[in-house]
Amino acid sequence: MVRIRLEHIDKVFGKKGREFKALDDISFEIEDNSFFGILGASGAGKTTIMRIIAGLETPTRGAIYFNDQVAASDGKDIIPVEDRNVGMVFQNWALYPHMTNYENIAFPLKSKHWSPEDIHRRITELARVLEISETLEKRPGEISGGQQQRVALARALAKNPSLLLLDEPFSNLDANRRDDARSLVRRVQEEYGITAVIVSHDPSDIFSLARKVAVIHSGRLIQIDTPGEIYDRPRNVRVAGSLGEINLLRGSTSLDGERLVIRVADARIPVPVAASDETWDREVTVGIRPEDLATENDVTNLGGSSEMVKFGTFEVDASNYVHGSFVVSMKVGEERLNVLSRLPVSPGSRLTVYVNASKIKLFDAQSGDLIPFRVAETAQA
Ligand SMILES: Nc1ncnc2c1ncn2[C@@H]1O[C@H](COP(=O)(O)OP(=O)(O)OP(=O)(O)O)[C@@H](O)[C@H]1O
Repeated sequence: MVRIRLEHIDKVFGKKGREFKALDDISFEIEDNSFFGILGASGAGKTTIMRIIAGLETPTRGAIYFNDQVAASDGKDIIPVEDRNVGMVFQNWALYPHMTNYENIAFPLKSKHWSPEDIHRRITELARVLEISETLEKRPGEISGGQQQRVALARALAKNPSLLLLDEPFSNLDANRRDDARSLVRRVQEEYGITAVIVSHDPSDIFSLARKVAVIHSGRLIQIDTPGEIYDRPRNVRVAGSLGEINLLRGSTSLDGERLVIRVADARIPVPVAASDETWDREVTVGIRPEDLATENDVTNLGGSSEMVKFGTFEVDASNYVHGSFVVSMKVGEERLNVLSRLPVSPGSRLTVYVNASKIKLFDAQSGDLIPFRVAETAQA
Protein backbone atom coordinates (compact mmCIF):
# COMPACT_ATOMS: atom_id res chain seq x y z
CA MET A 1 0.00 0.00 0.00
CA VAL A 2 3.01 2.27 0.12
CA ARG A 3 6.30 2.60 -1.71
CA ILE A 4 9.27 3.83 0.34
CA ARG A 5 12.37 5.50 -1.04
CA LEU A 6 15.50 6.39 0.91
CA GLU A 7 17.83 8.81 -0.84
CA HIS A 8 21.40 9.37 0.40
CA ILE A 9 20.50 9.02 4.07
CA ASP A 10 23.14 9.86 6.69
CA LYS A 11 22.48 9.62 10.40
CA VAL A 12 24.89 11.17 12.85
CA PHE A 13 24.39 10.66 16.59
CA GLY A 14 26.02 12.69 19.38
CA LYS A 15 27.16 16.26 19.87
CA LYS A 16 29.86 18.15 17.99
CA GLY A 17 33.29 16.70 18.69
CA ARG A 18 31.81 13.35 19.77
CA GLU A 19 29.82 12.53 16.66
CA PHE A 20 29.15 9.03 15.44
CA LYS A 21 27.98 8.34 11.90
CA ALA A 22 25.58 5.41 12.23
CA LEU A 23 24.36 5.57 8.60
CA ASP A 24 26.41 6.64 5.62
CA ASP A 25 24.77 7.43 2.27
CA ILE A 26 22.02 4.80 2.35
CA SER A 27 19.77 4.71 -0.73
CA PHE A 28 17.23 2.06 -1.71
CA GLU A 29 13.61 1.62 -2.68
CA ILE A 30 11.00 -0.66 -1.13
CA GLU A 31 8.30 -1.54 -3.65
CA ASP A 32 4.63 -1.28 -2.86
CA ASN A 33 3.11 -4.44 -1.38
CA SER A 34 6.50 -6.18 -1.15
CA PHE A 35 8.41 -7.89 1.66
CA PHE A 36 11.80 -6.26 2.11
CA GLY A 37 14.63 -7.46 4.35
CA ILE A 38 17.51 -5.63 5.99
CA LEU A 39 20.35 -7.91 7.05
CA GLY A 40 23.42 -6.94 9.05
CA ALA A 41 25.46 -7.75 12.14
CA SER A 42 24.79 -6.16 15.52
CA GLY A 43 25.45 -2.41 15.39
CA ALA A 44 25.29 -2.28 11.57
CA GLY A 45 22.53 0.35 11.63
CA LYS A 46 19.44 -1.78 10.93
CA THR A 47 17.28 -0.41 13.75
CA THR A 48 18.31 3.15 12.91
CA ILE A 49 17.03 2.66 9.34
CA MET A 50 13.74 1.28 10.70
CA ARG A 51 13.35 4.18 13.12
CA ILE A 52 13.99 6.66 10.30
CA ILE A 53 11.34 4.95 8.15
CA ALA A 54 8.88 5.00 11.07
CA GLY A 55 9.57 8.67 11.81
CA LEU A 56 11.01 7.97 15.27
CA GLU A 57 14.40 9.28 14.16
CA THR A 58 15.20 12.10 11.72
CA PRO A 59 17.88 11.61 9.06
CA THR A 60 20.78 14.06 9.42
CA ARG A 61 21.09 14.33 5.64
CA GLY A 62 19.19 12.88 2.69
CA ALA A 63 15.49 12.33 2.17
CA ILE A 64 12.86 9.67 2.68
CA TYR A 65 9.74 9.42 0.53
CA PHE A 66 6.40 7.68 1.15
CA ASN A 67 5.10 7.21 -2.40
CA ASP A 68 5.97 10.59 -3.93
CA GLN A 69 5.60 12.56 -0.71
CA VAL A 70 8.69 13.69 1.20
CA ALA A 71 8.43 12.26 4.73
CA ALA A 72 11.73 13.71 6.02
CA SER A 73 14.51 15.68 4.44
CA ASP A 74 17.89 17.06 5.56
CA GLY A 75 17.25 17.01 9.28
CA LYS A 76 13.53 17.86 9.19
CA ASP A 77 10.54 15.56 9.62
CA ILE A 78 7.76 16.50 7.24
CA ILE A 79 5.28 13.66 7.84
CA PRO A 80 5.15 13.05 11.63
CA VAL A 81 5.22 9.52 13.02
CA GLU A 82 1.46 9.41 13.71
CA ASP A 83 0.63 10.25 10.09
CA ARG A 84 2.90 7.66 8.50
CA ASN A 85 0.42 4.82 9.20
CA VAL A 86 3.10 2.37 10.30
CA GLY A 87 2.62 -0.75 12.44
CA MET A 88 5.68 -1.92 14.35
CA VAL A 89 6.72 -5.14 16.06
CA PHE A 90 9.90 -5.03 18.11
CA GLN A 91 12.22 -7.71 19.43
CA ASN A 92 10.76 -7.55 22.96
CA TRP A 93 7.19 -7.02 21.63
CA ALA A 94 6.72 -4.14 24.11
CA LEU A 95 3.29 -5.27 25.36
CA TYR A 96 1.83 -3.52 28.43
CA PRO A 97 1.96 -6.17 31.20
CA HIS A 98 -0.88 -4.69 33.28
CA MET A 99 -3.36 -4.71 30.38
CA THR A 100 -5.19 -7.72 28.95
CA ASN A 101 -4.20 -8.81 25.46
CA TYR A 102 -7.49 -7.34 24.20
CA GLU A 103 -6.64 -3.97 25.77
CA ASN A 104 -3.12 -4.14 24.32
CA ILE A 105 -4.48 -4.63 20.80
CA ALA A 106 -7.19 -1.99 21.36
CA PHE A 107 -4.70 0.61 22.59
CA PRO A 108 -3.71 2.16 19.22
CA LEU A 109 -7.38 2.16 18.14
CA LYS A 110 -8.55 3.96 21.28
CA SER A 111 -5.91 6.63 20.68
CA LYS A 112 -7.45 7.07 17.23
CA HIS A 113 -10.91 7.40 18.85
CA TRP A 114 -12.43 4.29 17.26
CA SER A 115 -15.86 3.33 18.67
CA PRO A 116 -15.97 0.31 21.06
CA GLU A 117 -18.05 -1.60 18.45
CA ASP A 118 -15.51 -0.99 15.66
CA ILE A 119 -12.67 -1.93 18.02
CA HIS A 120 -14.46 -5.15 18.94
CA ARG A 121 -15.10 -6.05 15.30
CA ARG A 122 -11.48 -5.40 14.33
CA ILE A 123 -9.98 -7.34 17.25
CA THR A 124 -12.29 -10.29 16.67
CA GLU A 125 -11.19 -10.49 13.05
CA LEU A 126 -7.48 -10.17 13.84
CA ALA A 127 -7.70 -12.69 16.68
CA ARG A 128 -9.27 -15.19 14.27
CA VAL A 129 -6.56 -14.70 11.62
CA LEU A 130 -3.76 -14.86 14.18
CA GLU A 131 -5.39 -17.67 16.20
CA ILE A 132 -5.32 -15.88 19.55
CA SER A 133 -9.08 -15.65 20.24
CA GLU A 134 -8.70 -17.76 23.41
CA THR A 135 -6.05 -15.52 24.90
CA LEU A 136 -7.72 -12.08 24.64
CA GLU A 137 -8.88 -11.85 28.28
CA LYS A 138 -5.48 -12.94 29.64
CA ARG A 139 -2.48 -10.72 30.29
CA PRO A 140 0.78 -11.01 28.28
CA GLY A 141 2.51 -12.68 31.27
CA GLU A 142 -0.08 -15.49 31.18
CA ILE A 143 0.50 -16.65 27.59
CA SER A 144 3.39 -18.28 25.71
CA GLY A 145 6.13 -16.41 23.82
CA GLY A 146 4.63 -17.42 20.49
CA GLN A 147 1.21 -16.09 21.54
CA GLN A 148 2.74 -12.84 22.85
CA GLN A 149 4.38 -12.40 19.48
CA ARG A 150 0.98 -12.81 17.78
CA VAL A 151 -0.62 -10.29 20.14
CA ALA A 152 2.17 -7.83 19.25
CA LEU A 153 1.51 -8.52 15.58
CA ALA A 154 -2.25 -8.01 16.07
CA ARG A 155 -1.58 -4.68 17.81
CA ALA A 156 0.71 -3.59 14.95
CA LEU A 157 -1.93 -4.55 12.36
CA ALA A 158 -4.93 -3.17 14.28
CA LYS A 159 -5.20 0.22 12.61
CA ASN A 160 -4.73 -1.15 9.07
CA PRO A 161 -1.22 0.16 8.58
CA SER A 162 0.14 0.70 5.07
CA LEU A 163 3.56 -0.38 6.27
CA LEU A 164 4.54 -3.09 8.75
CA LEU A 165 8.00 -2.82 10.35
CA LEU A 166 9.37 -5.94 12.06
CA ASP A 167 12.57 -5.47 14.07
CA GLU A 168 14.05 -8.88 15.00
CA PRO A 169 10.49 -10.06 15.73
CA PHE A 170 11.40 -13.72 16.19
CA SER A 171 14.52 -13.54 18.34
CA ASN A 172 12.62 -14.40 21.55
CA LEU A 173 11.14 -17.56 20.04
CA ASP A 174 12.67 -21.02 20.01
CA ALA A 175 13.55 -22.66 16.67
CA ASN A 176 10.24 -24.55 16.18
CA ARG A 177 8.07 -21.56 16.98
CA ARG A 178 10.14 -19.38 14.65
CA ASP A 179 9.12 -21.43 11.63
CA ASP A 180 5.43 -21.12 12.55
CA ALA A 181 5.80 -17.40 13.22
CA ARG A 182 7.52 -16.80 9.89
CA SER A 183 4.74 -18.61 7.99
CA LEU A 184 2.12 -16.61 9.85
CA VAL A 185 3.83 -13.29 9.11
CA ARG A 186 4.15 -14.22 5.43
CA ARG A 187 0.47 -15.15 5.28
CA VAL A 188 -0.58 -11.91 7.00
CA GLN A 189 1.53 -9.79 4.64
CA GLU A 190 -0.05 -11.46 1.61
CA GLU A 191 -3.59 -11.47 3.02
CA TYR A 192 -3.55 -7.79 3.96
CA GLY A 193 -1.51 -6.73 0.92
CA ILE A 194 0.77 -4.66 3.11
CA THR A 195 4.31 -3.39 2.47
CA ALA A 196 6.50 -5.07 5.09
CA VAL A 197 10.10 -4.61 6.20
CA ILE A 198 11.95 -7.03 8.44
CA VAL A 199 15.36 -6.43 9.98
CA SER A 200 17.37 -9.25 11.43
CA HIS A 201 20.92 -10.46 11.93
CA ASP A 202 19.63 -13.98 11.18
CA PRO A 203 19.76 -14.81 7.45
CA SER A 204 17.07 -17.49 7.83
CA ASP A 205 14.52 -14.86 9.00
CA ILE A 206 15.31 -12.68 6.03
CA PHE A 207 15.62 -15.40 3.41
CA SER A 208 12.37 -17.09 4.37
CA LEU A 209 10.37 -13.85 4.11
CA ALA A 210 11.94 -11.12 2.03
CA ARG A 211 11.91 -10.99 -1.75
CA LYS A 212 14.54 -8.28 -1.80
CA VAL A 213 17.31 -7.77 0.74
CA ALA A 214 19.65 -4.93 1.66
CA VAL A 215 22.87 -5.99 3.39
CA ILE A 216 24.22 -3.32 5.73
CA HIS A 217 27.67 -3.21 7.27
CA SER A 218 28.96 -0.41 9.54
CA GLY A 219 26.24 1.95 8.37
CA ARG A 220 26.87 1.34 4.66
CA LEU A 221 24.79 -0.46 2.09
CA ILE A 222 26.95 -3.31 0.78
CA GLN A 223 24.52 -5.10 -1.52
CA ILE A 224 20.88 -5.03 -2.50
CA ASP A 225 19.43 -7.98 -4.38
CA THR A 226 17.14 -11.00 -4.25
CA PRO A 227 17.99 -13.54 -1.50
CA GLY A 228 19.13 -16.05 -4.18
CA GLU A 229 21.52 -13.57 -5.78
CA ILE A 230 22.97 -12.53 -2.44
CA TYR A 231 23.49 -16.15 -1.42
CA ASP A 232 25.01 -17.23 -4.74
CA ARG A 233 26.85 -14.03 -5.60
CA PRO A 234 27.73 -12.20 -2.39
CA ARG A 235 29.46 -8.95 -3.34
CA ASN A 236 32.36 -9.53 -0.98
CA VAL A 237 33.80 -11.92 1.54
CA ARG A 238 32.08 -10.14 4.42
CA VAL A 239 28.62 -10.56 2.92
CA ALA A 240 29.41 -14.22 2.16
CA GLY A 241 30.39 -14.79 5.80
CA SER A 242 27.21 -13.19 7.13
CA LEU A 243 24.95 -15.64 5.25
CA GLY A 244 25.61 -18.83 7.13
CA GLU A 245 28.38 -21.40 7.04
CA ILE A 246 31.07 -20.98 4.41
CA ASN A 247 34.63 -22.30 4.12
CA LEU A 248 36.93 -19.36 3.38
CA LEU A 249 40.30 -20.72 2.26
CA ARG A 250 43.49 -18.92 1.23
CA GLY A 251 44.41 -19.89 -2.30
CA SER A 252 45.54 -18.78 -5.73
CA THR A 253 44.33 -19.07 -9.31
CA SER A 254 45.93 -19.39 -12.74
CA LEU A 255 44.73 -20.22 -16.23
CA ASP A 256 45.74 -23.47 -17.95
CA GLY A 257 44.31 -23.35 -21.47
CA GLU A 258 40.53 -23.10 -21.01
CA ARG A 259 40.68 -24.23 -17.44
CA LEU A 260 40.90 -22.09 -14.39
CA VAL A 261 43.06 -23.82 -11.81
CA ILE A 262 42.19 -22.99 -8.20
CA ARG A 263 44.88 -23.98 -5.70
CA VAL A 264 44.44 -24.38 -1.96
CA ALA A 265 47.59 -25.71 -0.23
CA ASP A 266 48.55 -28.78 -2.32
CA ALA A 267 45.07 -29.30 -3.77
CA ARG A 268 44.16 -28.22 -7.30
CA ILE A 269 40.62 -27.71 -8.56
CA PRO A 270 40.46 -27.52 -12.38
CA VAL A 271 37.37 -25.62 -13.54
CA PRO A 272 36.42 -25.19 -17.22
CA VAL A 273 35.60 -21.49 -17.54
CA ALA A 274 33.76 -19.38 -20.05
CA ALA A 275 35.92 -16.61 -21.51
CA SER A 276 36.35 -13.65 -19.18
CA ASP A 277 38.53 -10.56 -19.05
CA GLU A 278 39.78 -11.29 -15.52
CA THR A 279 43.48 -11.56 -14.77
CA TRP A 280 43.73 -15.00 -13.25
CA ASP A 281 47.30 -15.18 -11.87
CA ARG A 282 46.39 -13.94 -8.44
CA GLU A 283 45.97 -14.62 -4.73
CA VAL A 284 42.38 -15.29 -3.75
CA THR A 285 40.08 -16.32 -0.94
CA VAL A 286 38.16 -19.38 -2.06
CA GLY A 287 34.61 -19.52 -0.65
CA ILE A 288 32.82 -22.89 -0.61
CA ARG A 289 29.66 -23.62 1.37
CA PRO A 290 29.61 -27.03 3.09
CA GLU A 291 26.52 -28.06 1.10
CA ASP A 292 28.44 -27.52 -2.15
CA LEU A 293 31.01 -30.16 -1.16
CA ALA A 294 30.52 -33.91 -1.07
CA THR A 295 32.60 -36.77 0.21
CA GLU A 296 33.38 -39.77 -2.01
CA ASN A 297 30.53 -41.62 -0.25
CA ASP A 298 27.89 -39.04 -1.20
CA VAL A 299 29.00 -37.60 -4.50
CA THR A 300 27.08 -39.97 -6.76
CA ASN A 301 23.82 -39.10 -4.96
CA LEU A 302 24.06 -35.41 -5.74
CA GLY A 303 21.99 -33.91 -8.54
CA GLY A 304 23.95 -32.07 -11.24
CA SER A 305 26.94 -34.23 -10.40
CA SER A 306 28.50 -33.36 -13.79
CA GLU A 307 29.52 -30.11 -12.13
CA MET A 308 31.18 -31.96 -9.24
CA VAL A 309 34.94 -31.89 -9.66
CA LYS A 310 37.56 -33.51 -7.48
CA PHE A 311 39.02 -31.22 -4.81
CA GLY A 312 41.49 -33.59 -3.13
CA THR A 313 42.00 -36.29 -0.52
CA PHE A 314 42.33 -34.96 3.01
CA GLU A 315 42.69 -36.20 6.57
CA VAL A 316 39.58 -36.09 8.77
CA ASP A 317 39.95 -34.18 12.04
CA ALA A 318 36.47 -34.56 13.47
CA SER A 319 32.93 -35.52 12.53
CA ASN A 320 30.00 -33.92 14.41
CA TYR A 321 26.28 -34.58 14.05
CA VAL A 322 24.37 -31.34 13.31
CA HIS A 323 20.75 -31.04 12.03
CA GLY A 324 20.48 -34.45 10.40
CA SER A 325 23.94 -34.79 8.84
CA PHE A 326 27.57 -34.98 9.89
CA VAL A 327 29.86 -31.98 9.61
CA VAL A 328 33.21 -33.49 8.74
CA SER A 329 36.12 -31.22 9.52
CA MET A 330 39.31 -31.73 7.50
CA LYS A 331 42.73 -30.14 7.17
CA VAL A 332 43.78 -28.73 3.81
CA GLY A 333 47.35 -27.57 4.51
CA GLU A 334 46.94 -24.89 7.19
CA GLU A 335 43.29 -24.38 6.30
CA ARG A 336 40.22 -26.07 7.71
CA LEU A 337 37.47 -27.44 5.48
CA ASN A 338 33.98 -28.42 6.65
CA VAL A 339 32.05 -30.87 4.49
CA LEU A 340 28.54 -32.28 5.05
CA SER A 341 28.32 -36.05 5.04
CA ARG A 342 25.34 -38.40 5.34
CA LEU A 343 27.51 -40.87 7.23
CA PRO A 344 29.90 -40.44 10.14
CA VAL A 345 33.61 -40.83 9.33
CA SER A 346 36.44 -41.66 11.70
CA PRO A 347 38.95 -39.02 12.67
CA GLY A 348 42.36 -39.89 11.19
CA SER A 349 40.90 -41.50 8.05
CA ARG A 350 41.46 -40.00 4.59
CA LEU A 351 38.55 -39.03 2.40
CA THR A 352 38.27 -37.70 -1.14
CA VAL A 353 36.19 -34.55 -1.44
CA TYR A 354 34.34 -33.22 -4.51
CA VAL A 355 33.11 -29.69 -5.08
CA ASN A 356 30.31 -28.22 -7.18
CA ALA A 357 32.45 -26.02 -9.45
CA SER A 358 29.65 -23.61 -10.33
CA LYS A 359 29.11 -22.80 -6.64
CA ILE A 360 32.71 -21.89 -5.84
CA LYS A 361 33.10 -18.22 -4.96
CA LEU A 362 36.37 -16.44 -5.54
CA PHE A 363 37.26 -13.23 -3.73
CA ASP A 364 40.25 -10.97 -4.23
CA ALA A 365 42.69 -11.77 -1.39
CA GLN A 366 43.29 -8.07 -0.60
CA SER A 367 40.01 -6.26 -1.22
CA GLY A 368 37.72 -9.23 -0.47
CA ASP A 369 35.59 -8.33 -3.54
CA LEU A 370 33.90 -11.10 -5.54
CA ILE A 371 35.71 -12.10 -8.75
CA PRO A 372 32.95 -13.25 -11.10
CA PHE A 373 33.49 -16.26 -13.33
CA ARG A 374 31.22 -18.66 -15.18
CA VAL A 375 31.73 -22.38 -15.57
CA ALA A 376 31.75 -23.34 -19.29
CA GLU A 377 28.56 -25.23 -20.12
CA THR A 378 29.78 -27.75 -22.68
CA ALA A 379 33.24 -28.68 -21.41
CA GLN A 380 33.65 -31.16 -18.57
CA ALA A 381 36.41 -31.23 -16.02
N1 LIG B 1 20.54 7.22 20.09
C1 LIG B 1 21.79 6.86 19.79
N2 LIG B 1 22.84 7.58 20.20
C2 LIG B 1 24.11 7.24 19.87
N3 LIG B 1 24.46 6.17 19.13
C3 LIG B 1 23.45 5.40 18.69
C4 LIG B 1 22.07 5.69 18.99
N4 LIG B 1 21.30 4.74 18.41
C5 LIG B 1 22.15 3.89 17.78
N5 LIG B 1 23.43 4.28 17.95
C6 LIG B 1 24.62 3.63 17.39
O1 LIG B 1 24.45 3.50 15.99
C7 LIG B 1 24.93 2.24 15.53
C8 LIG B 1 23.81 1.49 14.83
O2 LIG B 1 22.83 1.13 15.80
P1 LIG B 1 21.54 0.26 15.42
O3 LIG B 1 20.75 0.09 16.68
O4 LIG B 1 20.88 0.87 14.26
O5 LIG B 1 22.22 -1.12 15.00
P2 LIG B 1 21.56 -2.52 14.68
O6 LIG B 1 22.13 -2.95 13.38
O7 LIG B 1 20.08 -2.42 14.76
O8 LIG B 1 22.12 -3.40 15.86
P3 LIG B 1 21.40 -4.57 16.76
O9 LIG B 1 21.23 -5.72 15.83
O10 LIG B 1 22.42 -4.82 17.81
O11 LIG B 1 20.12 -4.00 17.26
C9 LIG B 1 25.46 1.50 16.76
O12 LIG B 1 26.86 1.68 16.82
C10 LIG B 1 24.76 2.21 17.91
O13 LIG B 1 25.57 2.16 19.07
